[in-house]
Amino acid sequence: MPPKQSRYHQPTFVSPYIPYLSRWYFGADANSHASSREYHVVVLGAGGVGKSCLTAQFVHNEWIESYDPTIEDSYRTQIAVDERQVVLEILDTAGTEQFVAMRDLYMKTGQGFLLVFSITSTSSLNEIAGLRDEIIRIKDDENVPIVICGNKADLEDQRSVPRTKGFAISQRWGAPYYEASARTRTNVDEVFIDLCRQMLRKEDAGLADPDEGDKFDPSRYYRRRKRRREHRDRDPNRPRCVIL
Ligand SMILES: Nc1nc2c(ncn2[C@@H]2O[C@H](COP(=O)(O)OP(=O)(O)OP(=O)(O)O)[C@@H](O)[C@H]2O)c(=O)[nH]1
Repeated sequence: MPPKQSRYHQPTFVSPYIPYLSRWYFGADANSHASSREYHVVVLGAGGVGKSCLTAQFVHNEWIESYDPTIEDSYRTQIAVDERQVVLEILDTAGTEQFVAMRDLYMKTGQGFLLVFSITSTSSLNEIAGLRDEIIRIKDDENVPIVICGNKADLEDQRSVPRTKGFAISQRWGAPYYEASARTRTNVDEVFIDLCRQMLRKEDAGLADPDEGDKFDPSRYYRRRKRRREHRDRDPNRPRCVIL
C-alpha cells in the first residue's frame, strides 16, 4: 500500500483578505458576497495555545507577541479555495475556563472547527479531545468538518507532544492534522483552507444542513421570541398574573 500523504505542509497560499469586524451574531448583509459560499468557523482550544495569533495571521497577516486572553473576537474574511469564493466568519473563542459559557452556542452555530493545541503542552492536546466529543454530541453529527492544529511548531526544543501522537489522533478521528506556527506563519493558510474544502465538500455532497449557520443565531432567536411574546400579549384570553 502506498504511504499516506503527509499533511505536514509548507505554506503555499496567501489569501486575499477582507477583514472587518464580524457580524457573527447579527447575520451577514444579505446582498454582500451573493455568489460566494459563507461558512462559520470556530477556533477552539486551551488558553494560550495561539488561537488568536493563528487567526490574526490568517486574517490580518500580523504577528502578536503579547498574550491577552480572549473573551471572544470575530472576523470576516473572503478567500479563494479551488477557484471558488468563500466568505468565512471566524470566531476566535476564549480558552480560559471563565469564558466558556457560550461554547454550546458556538458549537451549534459553527460549520467547521479548528481545534488548536500547543505542541509544547500535553494537557492542551487532552483538552481538544474533550472539545471534539462535545462538538459531536451537540451537533449530533460524526462528520463535522474539523482540522486538528498543533501550534507553536517553531518551539521544537520545547516539544512535549510527539508528532506521531498528533497523526495517531488524526487517524482515529478521521480529521487532518497540521503542525503550524503562528509566529513563522507556517501552515496558517493551510489549516483554514483545509477546513473550507471540507465544508465545501460536505455542502456539495448535500450533507450540510442548509440552515446550519443560522440555526442558533441569537439575534434571530431573540427576534422570534419577541414576535412570539407580542403574539401572546395580543391574545385577550391569555391568563394574566396580577400582583395585588
Ligand atoms: N513561539 C510561538 N508563540 C506563539 C505562537 N502562537 C502564539 N504564541 C504566543 O502564545 C501566547 C498566547 O497566544 P494567543 O494567540 O493569545 O493564545 P490563545 O489561544 O488565543 O489564548 P486565549 O485567548 O487565552 O484562549 C502569546 O504570547 C503568543 O505570542 C507560535 O506559533 N509560536
